[in-house]
Amino acid sequence: MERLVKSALEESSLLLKVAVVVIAAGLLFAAVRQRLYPQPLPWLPYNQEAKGRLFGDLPSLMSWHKKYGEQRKWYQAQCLKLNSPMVQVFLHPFDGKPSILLCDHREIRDILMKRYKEFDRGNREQNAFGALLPQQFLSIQTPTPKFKFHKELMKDLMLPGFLNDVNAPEIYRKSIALLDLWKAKTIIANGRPFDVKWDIHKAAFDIIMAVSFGLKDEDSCTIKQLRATLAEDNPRASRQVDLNEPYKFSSLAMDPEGQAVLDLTESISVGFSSPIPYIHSWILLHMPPLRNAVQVKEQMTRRQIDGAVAKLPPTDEEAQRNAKTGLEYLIFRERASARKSGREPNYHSRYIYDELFGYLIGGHDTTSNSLAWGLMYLADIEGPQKKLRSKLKEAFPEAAREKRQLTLDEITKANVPYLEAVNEEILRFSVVIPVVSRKAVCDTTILGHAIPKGTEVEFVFNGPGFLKPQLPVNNELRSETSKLSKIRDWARDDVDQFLPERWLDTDHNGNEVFDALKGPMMTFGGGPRGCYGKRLAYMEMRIILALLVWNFEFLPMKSQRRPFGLLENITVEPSECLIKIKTLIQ
Ligand code: HEM
Repeated sequence: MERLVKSALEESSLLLKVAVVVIAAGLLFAAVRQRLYPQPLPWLPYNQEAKGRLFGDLPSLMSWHKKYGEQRKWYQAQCLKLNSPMVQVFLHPFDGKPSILLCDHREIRDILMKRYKEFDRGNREQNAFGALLPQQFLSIQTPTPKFKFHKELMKDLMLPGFLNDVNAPEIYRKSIALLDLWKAKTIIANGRPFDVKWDIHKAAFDIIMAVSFGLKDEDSCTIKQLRATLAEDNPRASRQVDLNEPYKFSSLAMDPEGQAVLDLTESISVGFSSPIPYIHSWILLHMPPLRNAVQVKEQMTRRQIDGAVAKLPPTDEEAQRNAKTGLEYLIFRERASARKSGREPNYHSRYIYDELFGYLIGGHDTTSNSLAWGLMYLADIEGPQKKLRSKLKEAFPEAAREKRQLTLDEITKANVPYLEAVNEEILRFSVVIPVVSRKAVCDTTILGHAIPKGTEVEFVFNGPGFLKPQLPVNNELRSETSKLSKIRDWARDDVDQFLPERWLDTDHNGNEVFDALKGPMMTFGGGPRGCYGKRLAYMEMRIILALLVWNFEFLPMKSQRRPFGLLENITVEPSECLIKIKTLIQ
């Protein structure tokens, strides 16, 4: 009997052990599954097929990329597909947490501008830029002393004094060089279109190099290109051949430093398309071609800094008064900050190198691609270009009568609401950075849904509400500040059309006025982490646009080949920018 009991006890304890192991394994499996597989938040729509996949929505995003050659329209397509202004997606392999996509313009604006204490800079940008620019303020969280320090370091570069006294004349001078280049090319092309994408890009690059470091004419890419185009024996195109056939001009190679900046700028694009952005970028930057580009960039920055330090006047007042370039301001701010905190200035610190490079990157790719898209809209969409030219003639009657070039003073002082409206509509329509992110820094809610701390929220600027009809939202679910918003929806029937008039109003004296708050447009993001360079971008686009439309007529290419293909790098850029030009002012 005793033996029987003993053996039963042994058996049951074995069973118990097996049971414990099975339960533990089951729990472990459930925990791993919970961690690795998508775990949707309740009540928020998601793609059902993503739930059972370790890779969540990634396969869908990848097949979209394969089909359309881009990823950034996929985000808005999910809100449309699930018919909801807010959905959840799973884009990080082996991470069960969702990212939220938000397509409602009112809520987006409210979160970026009013609820920024609940939502800080997200992983998307940090992952994309962090490997190349770990010490640029884009990669730094907002409520930190470090962020404040970086903003202080960079603050002079967007102040009206520097913008008006240094940036505007440089923008004007470099734009005149671009006009000269296109006038020369137009004579050679003799009525045929040519691709101006790289010309615009190089002009924007000249501008940002000039305002960052100062740029002599002989180092300007546009002037070098003009000289090369004139020196090359480019035969004048025959009028007998197809006038729609693009004339192919050769593009002068950039010097090694310029090329290094462009290569490194382009390398950031993997940070926006790779499922493992930071690691992917880091590996690329340590492979020979980009490793070399990093070295060239470091040497260039060192040389420029040494030059600026050598010229730095002894007193801060003098240094501030005499500063003529972005770098000179940065150096002066570093010395002032060091003096204040009783330390030695560190002109070769990582943060100065990274802020300078961030300024170079932010300052040319965005503006040049917005302009390239804008030129194609103006060429092909009947109406706005002609109307803008006639508004410019009304604003500058003397220059029109004398058939002469506009001066910088005329452009900067004039009040031409239609010019602002065209500029704004180009920015709304081209939206070269269509998705930006924030991360919830506490448990919170959006449109009545609980959003756990740490959740990544992607704000989508190229879909419903901005370029497509708004998706319905129950207003009761909005935050209190969002309920107070006065921004109205665009009309459903013309939201997808290029219509500068949408930005115009009439004041109480019956005058036409530009109103930037007429409707939703978030091309620069918003709030404390909105675009740092917005003022420079507006100034640059306005001056270039006025000069281009004054000097040239851009002829439509509707019936011809206009692929409207795009490339995704840091920004969404046209694959080419074919323009047929007629010169109006010699
Ligand atoms: C048409 C031109 C431009 C467009 C469309 C554009 C767009 C944007 C967008 C969408 C963001 C993210 C905003 C957010 O997260 O809320 C951003 C951030 C930024 N932009 Fe721009 N940008 C332009 C021009 C410039 C220029 C000219 C510069 C500098 C010279 C610049 C420097 C920056 C920097 C440093 C940030 C990061 C700000 C931060 O993290 O606090 N951008 N820009």
